[in-house]
Amino acid sequence: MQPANIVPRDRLIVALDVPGVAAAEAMIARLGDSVTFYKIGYQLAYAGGLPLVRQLTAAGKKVFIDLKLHDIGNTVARGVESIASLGATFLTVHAYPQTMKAAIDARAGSNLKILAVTVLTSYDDGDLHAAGYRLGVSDLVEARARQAQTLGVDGLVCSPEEAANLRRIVGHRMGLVTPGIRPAGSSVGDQKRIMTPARAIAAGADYLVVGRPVMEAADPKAAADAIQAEIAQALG
Ligand SMILES: O=c1ccn([C@@H]2O[C@H](COP(=O)(O)O)[C@@H](O)[C@H]2O)c(=O)[nH]1
Repeated sequence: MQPANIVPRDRLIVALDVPGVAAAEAMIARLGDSVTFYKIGYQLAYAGGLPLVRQLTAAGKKVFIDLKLHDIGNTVARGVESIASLGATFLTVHAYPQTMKAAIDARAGSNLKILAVTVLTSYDDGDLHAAGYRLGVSDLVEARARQAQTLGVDGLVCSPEEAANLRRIVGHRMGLVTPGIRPAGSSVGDQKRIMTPARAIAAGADYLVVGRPVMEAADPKAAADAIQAEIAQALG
């Protein structure tokens, strides 16, 4: 991964969190040239949305498949082999060593980049403790980032709150992909570790993942354009 060479407009990844293919196609048409990079997650993938990967890449867009895989190594590897043939740029797995190793080995020979989800951006320290973890968010994110780097993972999914510290730890070869992006004045929803687009870029995030602030906007194209402008200004 070479984050330094990212085309500025590709830094915005819009999460196509919609109930089906027709809604996704309508949104893609509405967003037009404002968005070059889309994320397909649980909602759309489980509603028959994976064939959109080929459609989008044929139209010159990039795709991030956000399935956050986590299973026994063999099952992760076979899943990654199937996904690698679709032509997406990114695929997520949870940042567990067996899972990351299986995914990295299985994508060998393809252009698919593996991103490890450190700690979900809807979690805070209390949520981790309730789930049985001894470490708080920042320590667990850091430990998982170090493991991911050792295993040769291409990039990390983290909150922009962790971006500056992770950049110091992993350097510039690993991409930092940050959900938890909220333009000023937008609803936080269930996210707990958030930043504005400008602050996320200043903190060192490479890619900003935005769902509801675009998908639920009265004018999604205007919302995406405003985020693109904020990113461009933050990049100077
Ligand atoms: O830690 C994570 C990992 C993935 N996501 C995904 O990003 C989008 C964010 O959507 P918003 O509507 O902007 O909150 C969503 O698809 C999540 O599944 C995340 O939020 N946090």
